[in-house]
Amino acid sequence: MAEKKVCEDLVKERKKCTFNVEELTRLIDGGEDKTMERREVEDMVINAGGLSTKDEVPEEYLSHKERYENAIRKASRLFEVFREYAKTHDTTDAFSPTNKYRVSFGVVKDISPFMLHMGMFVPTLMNQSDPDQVAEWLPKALSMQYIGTYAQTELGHGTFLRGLETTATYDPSTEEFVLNSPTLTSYKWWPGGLAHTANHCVVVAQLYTKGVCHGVHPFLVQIRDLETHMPLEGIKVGEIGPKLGFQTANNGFLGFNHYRIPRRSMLMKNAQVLKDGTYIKSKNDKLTYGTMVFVRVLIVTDLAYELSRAGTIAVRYSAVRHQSQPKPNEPEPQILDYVTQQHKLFIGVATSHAFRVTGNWLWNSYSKVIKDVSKGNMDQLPELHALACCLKAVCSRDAAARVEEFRLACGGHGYMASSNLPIINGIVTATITYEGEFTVLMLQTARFLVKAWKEATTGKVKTPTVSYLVEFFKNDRVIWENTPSTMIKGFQAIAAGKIRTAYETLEKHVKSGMDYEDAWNSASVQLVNASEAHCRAILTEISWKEMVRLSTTVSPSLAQVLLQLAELYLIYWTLEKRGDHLMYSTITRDDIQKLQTRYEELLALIRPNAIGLVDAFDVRDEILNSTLGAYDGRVYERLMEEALKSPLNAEPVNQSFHKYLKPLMLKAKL
Ligand SMILES: CCCCCCCC/C=C\CCC/C=C/C(=O)SCCNC(=O)CCNC(=O)[C@H](O)C(C)(C)COP(=O)(O)OP(=O)(O)OC[C@H]1O[C@@H](n2cnc3c(N)ncnc32)[C@H](O)[C@@H]1OP(=O)(O)O
Ligand SMILES: Cc1cc2nc3c(=O)[nH]c(=O)nc-3n(C[C@H](O)[C@H](O)[C@H](O)COP(=O)(O)OP(=O)(O)OC[C@H]3O[C@@H](n4cnc5c(N)ncnc54)[C@H](O)[C@@H]3O)c2cc1C
Repeated sequence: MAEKKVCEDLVKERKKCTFNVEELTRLIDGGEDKTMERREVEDMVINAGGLSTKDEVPEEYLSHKERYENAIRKASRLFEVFREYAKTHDTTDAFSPTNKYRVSFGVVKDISPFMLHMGMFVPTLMNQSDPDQVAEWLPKALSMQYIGTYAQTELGHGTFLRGLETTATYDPSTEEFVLNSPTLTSYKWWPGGLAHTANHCVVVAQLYTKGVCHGVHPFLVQIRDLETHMPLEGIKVGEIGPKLGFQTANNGFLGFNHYRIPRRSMLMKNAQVLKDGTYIKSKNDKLTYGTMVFVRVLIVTDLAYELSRAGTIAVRYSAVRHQSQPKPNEPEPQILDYVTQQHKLFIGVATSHAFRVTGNWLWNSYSKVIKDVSKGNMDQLPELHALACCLKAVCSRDAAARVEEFRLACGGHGYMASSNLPIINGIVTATITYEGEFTVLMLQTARFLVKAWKEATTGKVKTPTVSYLVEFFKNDRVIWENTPSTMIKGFQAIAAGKIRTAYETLEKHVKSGMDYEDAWNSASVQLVNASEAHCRAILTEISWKEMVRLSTTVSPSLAQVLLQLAELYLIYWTLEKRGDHLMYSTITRDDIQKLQTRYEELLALIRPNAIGLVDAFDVRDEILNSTLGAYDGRVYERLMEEALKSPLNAEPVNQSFHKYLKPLMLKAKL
């Protein structure tokens, strides 16, 4: 088939670009070799038989059941393709931030029913089992003999893990655990793939041995027969029903009726139960929460990727779309030329870069801390937990806001399923809740910050990410200059100031006679604000420093663009938080106006590179799945092509006319 022509607007835009798009793509991927590898994987998947979505009825027209079956068909075929690839390639990078496997969005548009298998089940087996268990289970999980999920949340409790009700009671006479769901609220509820996909799961349950409860622990549990896939006796399992998004994730419920599993089904890397029922405690009981920390860390770079998909759609569409006539007798401009449109779009693109570099930095910190933990050194665990909590929480909330802004920037067409923005919206919005709900995680970081504040009052802090607190004691009002380093110091002063205020409020409540817990609750709005401010201090500092560092490794033309994006991100947030800066620095109205002017200059500087910047994300059309965002910009043709796929368009008159409309019309005549 002849290549379809690229829309003239995009041809012109691509000529304007001042930097080498391929150079930026390689930087985003982490090097030329990584880009080549990713493209190789994408080619392999896109060209594999049985995976193309091109000629299919769009899945939005399928029934709930058909949609699931279609997702399973594709996810299984995709797994086969990856299995083949793994025979000749190292695929351990699947458990680290990489864009290499995101081609799966080109196969299963929404969330794959296998997501929890690779995202949480396998990592939990790898990191929480003892060496014998790893040797026995991991090959089966990696080969999909065991298809698994992570079953922690219950109908009654998701946040409060110590409140989970599922019990695992050790019976030394048979050397088994008895799993039980004593109440309706103890039913597992939410795990992805649990409903009809998984035959195994990691179940988090309250461990009882010798009549003593030792808190929540993970167990590997078979729930379905490996031959027939029938639920095993004592297991009640099913699907929880339609949701805002995640339509193909196959989220399920699960209950146990005195269901027996062997003693060695408990994941025993950290804590153990001996044959006689003796309990051996973990060095740190929070190690059981390790998989959640791992996923929270990964979510930051995942959000950067989702922003790059949504940004590609909205920016390309904005270059193709023409609307209004500000100057009489002149053609309608591209909507991308409206400065308000640039304001909506470019911060989203800049945020994708800020999250990617911060997410990579967080991943490196995580890897280092986990290495230390494996040697028995837990010192950095609280700081890592505090960082992962606030970054996951703030980045997910920001990303959801940015995706919504991208959708709004596409006007009415952004509301179409075929734009793919609604599905991306559903995927990103879910991250605010899962893997630890926003407020709950912010309050976890606040616990750490309150301790750090107390420490800082003695003139020293042990952890580098809060060292700015000590500076605040020397000078609690930053002397303002409109420079990046002052802006970063400004964010640190805001964080320190808000931590101090929240801490003082907490203390005031305690001194007034409140229990600490009640005082905490009373101060919690301020505590969440303090966590957010701390997170903004981290995001602005790390993203700026990382982008500056990266700019020294590339050509001058690309370096200039990276620095513009980094500065845009800093100024955007300085302006957003101008009220806070006024409280904690000497910034003046004049400084703010100058920053506003600089922000608008940056929008103008970025404008010629808008298409180059999103092209550099290098999200293939097959992965973008969007009528509005394809590389060739054939927006209107695609919208019509997709509309014509509606089953309603298969016949000129729908039968409902004869059944309902005609009788209604006839009655009107009487
Ligand atoms: C954009 C696309 C996204 C793609 C994503 C890629 C990956 C995909 C993979 C999977 C998809 C995921 C699908 C969803 C899965 C799930 O949601 S699984 C379920 C997740 N559930 C949660 O996150 C529950 C949240 N709750 C908790 O974590 C805890 O209960 C708690 C809120 C932390 C409280 O715990 P607890 O009551 O036990 O503790 P506290 O008394 O509050 O605190 C005691 C001290 O312990 C410290 N602590 C707590 N947790 C940790 C930890 N993980 N590590 C280290 N330390 C921890 C806490 O700070 C306290 O310390 P202190 O006393 O010194 O203050
Ligand atoms: C799409 C999706 C996929 C999921 N996948 C899985 C999965 O695969 N496996 C799994 O085990 N779970 C999964 N979950 C469950 C998820 O982890 C929980 O929903 C999440 O941790 C929030 O817990 P919750 O639902 O109990 O919310 P709740 O804790 O009931 O939150 C409700 C409200 O109460 C507030 N709140 C609760 N506690 C406090 C507090 N201490 N202080 C202040 N405010 C508080 C919250 O801020 C929130 O506003 C999934 C959820 C979703 C949405």
